[in-house]
Amino acid sequence: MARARNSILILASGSPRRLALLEQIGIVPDHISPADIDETPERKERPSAYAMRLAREKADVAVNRARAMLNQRDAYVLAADTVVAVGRRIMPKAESFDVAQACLKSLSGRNHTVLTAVVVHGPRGRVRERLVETRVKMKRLSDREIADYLASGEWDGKAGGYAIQGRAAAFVTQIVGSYSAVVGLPLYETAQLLSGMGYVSSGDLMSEEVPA
Ligand SMILES: Cc1cn([C@H]2C[C@H](O)[C@@H](COP(=O)(O)OP(=O)(O)OP(=O)(O)O)O2)c(=O)[nH]c1=O
Repeated sequence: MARARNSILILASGSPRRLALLEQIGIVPDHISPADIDETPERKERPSAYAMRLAREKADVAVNRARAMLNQRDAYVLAADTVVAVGRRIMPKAESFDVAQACLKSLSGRNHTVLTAVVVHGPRGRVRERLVETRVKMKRLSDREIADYLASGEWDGKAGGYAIQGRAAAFVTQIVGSYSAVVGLPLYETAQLLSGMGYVSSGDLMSEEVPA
């Protein structure tokens, strides 16, 4: 029987979390190709449209880069974007102490939504997308809790100024949706998208090769 060849996967992300999440399900990208795009929301842009637009733009940058390399024309390209929103209000990605502080004050004692958009480009120009919405409830945070969290530095570069995979887990009273999507990549949906497009990871091939 002809053996399937493993596919080439390009992860269009510089996020160590996304790489670690993929590895958790046995997918190791062949190349990392982060896309530096303008992340300014458009006027009145809805959080879901914003997350999807940014994921598409990141994927497009990596696809164009891959096309320039002849041997990677048939590669799979995976990009994602995670946005925290309170109602229709897009919370910024915390790049400074002040922004992180403002985010935490806004999220304290309320429900918010985490939207993660995933875009996969496959061979022959095929594109598939998913938007995963997760509801997260945070307890009311005291000034002391906010100050201690800010001192930890874990907010740096995180949408909404917190990371559920770290100390902020102690603030989350409820989550409805996908935990991995909050961290940055919805694993169930990503696995479905990739396998539905015919992606075969080298890990799958290795398990096939185990002698009977
Ligand atoms: C809400 C939340 C976000 N995040 C992270 C996931 C994303 O890395 C980041 C949101 O920023 P993104 O713009 O989605 O991603 P990024 O800039 O880190 O990486 P790239 O664009 O290269 O793929 O916030 C957590 O790690 N934990 C959380 O609980």
